Amino acid sequence: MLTMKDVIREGHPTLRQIAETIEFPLDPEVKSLAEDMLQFLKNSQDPDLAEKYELRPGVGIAAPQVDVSKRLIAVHVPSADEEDSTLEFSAVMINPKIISHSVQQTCLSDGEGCLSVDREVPGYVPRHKRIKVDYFDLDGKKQSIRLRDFPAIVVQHEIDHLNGIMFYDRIDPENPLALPDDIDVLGTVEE
Ligand SMILES: CC(C)(C)[C@H](NC(=O)Nc1cc(F)cc(F)c1)C(=O)N(CC(=O)NO)CC1CCCC1
Ligand SMILES: [Zn+2]
Repeated sequence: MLTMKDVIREGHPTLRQIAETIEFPLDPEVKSLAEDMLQFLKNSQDPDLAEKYELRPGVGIAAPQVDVSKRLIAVHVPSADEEDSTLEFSAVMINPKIISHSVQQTCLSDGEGCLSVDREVPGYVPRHKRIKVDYFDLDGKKQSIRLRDFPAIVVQHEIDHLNGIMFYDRIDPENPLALPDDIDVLGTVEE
């Protein structure tokens, strides 16, 4: 199983590489890595397993973060409100591509962090509020979905990792807490 020791940290060159497109038919190793990445996120959101294995509660992870420079991400976003325990969004995405996006931007009011960054980096990270993403699933089937708000932020954060981009690259160095006009600030998402 994947744990935090498998996650490379900022400074590791792989985090700044452009990840390779994945070819089909899928190499079995890639398929099992994808499944391990999704399981890592599920484990990290289970209080007992997270404590036992010292996992940070992850909602997304990209293959480069486990030192595999391939265009593969996993996302597992719980529903924002406590009541319904239904999942908001969970997927493994192969060769994900943002096909179109809203002009409107959004950001998290608390800024962002990263499984590969062991420090706080204050500042707003402006991202598209709505995106249309094309990708291939583990069966090699082409998928096309629309996302908005937090799930959209997570997918954009992960796709950035495939292009060697870290969340803090998107913070305005002059004024980290400057808000671009007509940006929709999302409140803190309940853990
Ligand atoms: C960096 C870390 C704090 C671990 C962050 N976790 C997170 O947002 N947890 C969370 C949030 C919820 F709303 C509900 C819940 F159950 C758990 C995360 O996984 N990432 C993913 C990452 O580092 N990918 O490379 C950072 C987020 C910042 C914005 C989007 C993803
Ligand atoms: Zn990250």
